[in-house]
Amino acid sequence: MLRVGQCLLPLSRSYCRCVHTTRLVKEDPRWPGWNVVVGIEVHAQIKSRQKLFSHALTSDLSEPPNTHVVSFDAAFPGTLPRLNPKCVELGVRTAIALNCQVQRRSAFDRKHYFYPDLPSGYQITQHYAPLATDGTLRLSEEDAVVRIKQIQLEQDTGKTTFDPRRRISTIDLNRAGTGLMEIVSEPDLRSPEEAGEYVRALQALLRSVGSSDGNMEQGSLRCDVNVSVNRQHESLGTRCEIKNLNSVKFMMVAITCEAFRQIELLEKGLPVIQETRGFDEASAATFSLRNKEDAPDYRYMPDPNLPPLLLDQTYINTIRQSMPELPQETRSRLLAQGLSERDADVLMAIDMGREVGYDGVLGHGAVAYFDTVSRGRDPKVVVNWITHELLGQLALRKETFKENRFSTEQLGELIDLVQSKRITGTSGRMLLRHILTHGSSEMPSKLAEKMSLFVSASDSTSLETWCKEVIEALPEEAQAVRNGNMNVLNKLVGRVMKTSKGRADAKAVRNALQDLLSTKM
Ligand SMILES: Nc1ncnc2c1ncn2[C@@H]1O[C@H](COP(=O)(O)OP(=O)(O)OP(=O)(O)O)[C@@H](O)[C@H]1O
Ligand SMILES: [Mg+2]
Ligand SMILES: [Mg+2]
Repeated sequence: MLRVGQCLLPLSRSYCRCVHTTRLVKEDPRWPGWNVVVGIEVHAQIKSRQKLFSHALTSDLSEPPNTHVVSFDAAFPGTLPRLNPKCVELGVRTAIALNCQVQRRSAFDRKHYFYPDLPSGYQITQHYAPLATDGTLRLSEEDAVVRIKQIQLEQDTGKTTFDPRRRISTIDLNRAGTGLMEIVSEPDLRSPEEAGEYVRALQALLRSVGSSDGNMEQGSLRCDVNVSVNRQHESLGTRCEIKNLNSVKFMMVAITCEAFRQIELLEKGLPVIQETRGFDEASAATFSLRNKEDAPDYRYMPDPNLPPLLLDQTYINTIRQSMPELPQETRSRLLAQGLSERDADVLMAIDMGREVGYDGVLGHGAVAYFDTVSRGRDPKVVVNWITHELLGQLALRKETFKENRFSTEQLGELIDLVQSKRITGTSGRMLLRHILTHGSSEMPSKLAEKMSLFVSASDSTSLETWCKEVIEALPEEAQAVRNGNMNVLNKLVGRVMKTSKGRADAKAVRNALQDLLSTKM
């Protein structure tokens, strides 16, 4: 009996470990003979209106200092915490999205440290009994699965800024007490690039479930990366934790530098000492902040003011049923609809807010736009219009997708007009440019009528007339084409398009001109 019991538990956990460690990690030419191992602690600000334990409103960096603070956030004696249910709900949504076990019972602890921007002298966190455990996040590479150790709810601190001119530090408590989710991965990442991919995948996931903006530059997502190296076939090495990284790019550089530093030490026969390190962007090097000996004694203790957090199964099930489509599901769906990987990635990158200036708000992104327009239409045709024509024109106009005023109704009708050959593709593109330039809310069919863009039966007879006129008007060019100079043909096509005011189809014009010019040869 004992033997069965002993192996049952470890087996179920080591299965996951097998999934990961049996995956073939190619030798990295940057560090032959070595493995680089990374585990990441992500602190994601919870996107709730109010803070984790007080009714103060959360804020962004644009607010004047100390305007979003109530007495609890400033640790006035006698104030008590009251758990914000919205933060719990968003934590549970994140946990479900990461395939975690949501714990029916979790609890809050005090983690003590003494910083001026932490007025109570402790942070309320979930050290001993976190909200969720044992999840997974799959990276795009087939068999790369990162295990999630746990998700815990905790408070953010305030912000201290040193003013060197006045030689004083100022404290802003706007952020103090804002809800955070600490998402801790197992040490399953095997390169700086994988670490980058993990953080990006997590950002996309948090945004899709609406639990965090996940913006590293603005501080709503912060990563501590733990790096160790070991010789192949040896067990994991000693980790160093690098703090305060504020972009995915710098995080990857920091991991690379740290890996080289540790390998150099070990190759010299020196040990790697477990410590917390910082990263200097200018010199691209990590530096020691504190080692194990000066590690603070956090004196963890259960928070006596907060009872355990008990969640019933119905509550968890209700949230499970209301989960939105997750990024990996969206991608698979788009591919199944016949989109190329590139087109799916373009739409999703805009959704994830990777486009500059786009805030990544779910539902206003390119995927939702595509979904609406492609209802009842050929998805491949629709995505072509979005990625090539619409995004192309927006880029020329230096506008982001968020600023796009071309409505889904307008694009849908425009595509129908072109597909049914009532207007030519050239007219369609011209209409798209016209609508964007004038910010027009008029429907394309109305505009096509006003601009006489509808293809009429007589247009095919006109086509020949237009071509003949142009050949007569540009005899030298016509001769050049007859002599085989096909580059000049474009000039003739352009002229016919101009004469036809875009009603002619460019391909048809090209064919007609070639026919006319070759018969006269
Ligand atoms: N050998 C290793 N190499 C790289 N990463 C490791 C290694 N061992 C553990 N890690 C990673 O270190 C992180 C430890 O985070 P955790 O929150 O559990 O503890 P901590 O860093 O000691 O505490 P704190 O939250 O106070 O920083 C995890 O992400 C884990 O995957
Ligand atoms: Mg941690
Ligand atoms: Mg840590």
